[in-house]
Amino acid sequence: MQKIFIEQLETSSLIGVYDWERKNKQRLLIDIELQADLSTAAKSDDVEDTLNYAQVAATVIFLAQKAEFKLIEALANNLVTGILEQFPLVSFVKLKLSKPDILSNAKNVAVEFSKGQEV
Ligand SMILES: Nc1nc2c(c(=O)[nH]1)N=C([C@H](O)[C@@H](O)CO)CN2
Repeated sequence: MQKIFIEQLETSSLIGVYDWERKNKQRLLIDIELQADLSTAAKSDDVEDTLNYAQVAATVIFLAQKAEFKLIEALANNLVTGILEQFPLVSFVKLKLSKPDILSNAKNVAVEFSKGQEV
């Protein structure tokens, strides 16, 4: 089993508990670890045989931008579920969702969710 990483993927979403957060989308940064069998692609050198990380990134951006959750927990769970549903080659996904601009006295806040069968 091998891994693909997507780090500090930037997107935005309508996210937050408070009324003032329900007006404008906020910036989010997402780190994703994907476990998949990449051995066929390693031999064939063909993108059709692998997990295309550009497609995963586009899917995550699309899902985040159309979502309207209050909690980052709910959005993170939605994203890991969406990845597993749309990319059957992925056997395990770990995703860290950061909301970096929300606390003036902290560099970042984040949650980490994972789903699937880790090898
Ligand atoms: N565990 C969490 N705590 C909080 C969240 C959250 O999503 N998960 N969100 C908020 C507010 O929306 C925050 O972004 C502004 O204070 C508060 N706590």
